[in-house]
Amino acid sequence: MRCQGVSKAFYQGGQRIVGLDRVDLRVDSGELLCLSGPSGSGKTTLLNAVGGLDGIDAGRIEVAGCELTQMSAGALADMRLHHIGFVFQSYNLIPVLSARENVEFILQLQGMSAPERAKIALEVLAEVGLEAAAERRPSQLSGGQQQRVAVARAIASRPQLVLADEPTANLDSHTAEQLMELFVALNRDHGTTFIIATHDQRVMAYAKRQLVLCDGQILSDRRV
Ligand SMILES: Nc1ncnc2c1ncn2[C@@H]1O[C@H](COP(=O)(O)OP(=O)(O)OP(=O)(O)O)[C@@H](O)[C@H]1O
Repeated sequence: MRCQGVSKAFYQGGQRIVGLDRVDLRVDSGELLCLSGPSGSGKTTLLNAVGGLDGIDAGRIEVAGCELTQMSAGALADMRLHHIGFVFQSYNLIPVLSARENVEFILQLQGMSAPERAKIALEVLAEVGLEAAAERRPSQLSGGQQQRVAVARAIASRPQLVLADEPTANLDSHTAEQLMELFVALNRDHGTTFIIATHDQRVMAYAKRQLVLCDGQILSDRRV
């Protein structure tokens, strides 16, 4: 993933708010890095731009060899579906679907046959330690289990890149550590790249590279 001169501003009530200010960033395949910085420093804006969820005003973003700003809406949606996994603070699971169906949903969008997607969903749920809970709905799962379903959904199509926005914000310490251990294992075993926006010291302790943003700019970039 590569950002070159990426800028984005928001306008509210006639006021210009800096989201990102000429960000240059290169993240190699297989890295696990975290983005920290004060509230409003641009972490979510950067994740949304890299994930193709939001447009940018200036600069270039390249993901998996594709230049996002040059892509049509359809091609961008396709790229998100196949190459990028998203994990959010609030899990964003579909309440009326079971854990398995939540994971299958993404695979269905990819056009996979029903038996194949059921098989893959169960494999991925087993990988996150939730095989036994596959038929439960989100309301029947703990917060940590719901976040694991969200991770299973994010990795089901084996994306090269996973973007996680405050994934541990609603988790207790032990569950947060378990989630990070899962990220580390997926990073190690599949070479999946992780970019994790967080305020959480427990998360930062697992990152091999720590980036700090401030006012939409990269303040520091440290490998540990
Ligand atoms: N849709 C929007 N409309 C107006 N301003 C926005 C919008 N989204 C973000 N901003 C502003 O852009 C700046 C960067 O916001 P962003 O959400 O990326 O920060 P953040 O570092 O993720 O913050 P937090 O840690 O609180 O989640 C902030 O000043 C924010 O208020």
